[in-house]
Amino acid sequence: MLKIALSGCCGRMGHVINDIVSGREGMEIVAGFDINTVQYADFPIFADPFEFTGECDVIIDFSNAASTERLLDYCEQHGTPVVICTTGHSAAQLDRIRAASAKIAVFRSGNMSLGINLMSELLKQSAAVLGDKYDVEIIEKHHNQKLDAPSGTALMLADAVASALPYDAEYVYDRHERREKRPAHEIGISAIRGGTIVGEHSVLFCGRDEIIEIKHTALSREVFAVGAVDAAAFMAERTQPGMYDMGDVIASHK
Ligand SMILES: NC(=O)C1=CN([C@@H]2O[C@H](COP(=O)(O)OP(=O)(O)OC[C@H]3O[C@@H](n4cnc5c(N)ncnc54)[C@H](OP(=O)(O)O)[C@@H]3O)[C@@H](O)[C@H]2O)C=CC1
Ligand SMILES: O=C(O)C1=N[C@H](C(=O)O)C[C@H](O)C1
Repeated sequence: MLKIALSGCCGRMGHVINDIVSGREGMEIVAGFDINTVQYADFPIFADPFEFTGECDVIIDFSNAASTERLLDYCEQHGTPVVICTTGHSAAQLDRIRAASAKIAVFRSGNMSLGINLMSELLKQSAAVLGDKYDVEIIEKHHNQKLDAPSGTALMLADAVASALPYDAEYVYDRHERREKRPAHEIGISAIRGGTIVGEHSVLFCGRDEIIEIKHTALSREVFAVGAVDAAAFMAERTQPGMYDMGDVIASHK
């Protein structure tokens, strides 16, 4: 039986992960971590990971960037692989995640859906062909409860484009105080927040008299939850420290 601990268990994604794990054989949630210790399921919920004295094979994290450091302290101390799905990390927090990967197996992805991970590959190919002639703009839309902007996915897609461009791209999040033509080396990233939008990401390659748009729409949170649970099953078997992402999980299914 795969024993999973769930960080952020009382949030939107926490509830969906609980539903997905409950419907699968061979795995169970043995503990939850959350600043809200509202007991809604049959596993115990702790405000701090270190209060949990039981055993788990892997931790799934959909919480808040502020909780990452403490969670990594726990994972390092117990040698527990971790699947970090939380977004909105600062540069220092990203450094902490990278440092942890020298000691334990760490998975991190701004988006757990199969579709976005395929889209990243399509973007690399597109940017390699179009990148030096077309302006790249990213538009992301999410619900009005989301804390971070731009989304982790938008940054991940920008990184995919940037990796295939023949120049060092500058990410631009806000143009409202600028009075100048758009420089060619930018990737514009715009965030829209409203209602209950689950998640929408469009990448536009804007050229002379034509636009190529590659777009992904998440219609439910299940697409993220299924990817996260698959990643947890994969990570529970990683015995070596290192950084892993959805590409590793997808490759393991081939
Ligand atoms: N990689 C991916 O595919 C996806 C990533 N995400 C990311 O996952 C994260 C969670 O999303 P979502 O479930 O919608 O958010 P929610 O706010 O609904 O859930 C987060 C939960 O964590 C709790 N929390 C907040 N701060 C802390 C803390 N310091 N320590 C422990 N728990 C804390 C929240 O409590 P409270 O409500 O009191 O703040 C809440 O219960 C976000 O960063 C989001 O961007 C979301 C979907 C997909
Ligand atoms: O907060 C969310 O809801 C989501 N967050 C992730 C992100 O920041 O990209 C993934 C998904 O788009 C939903």
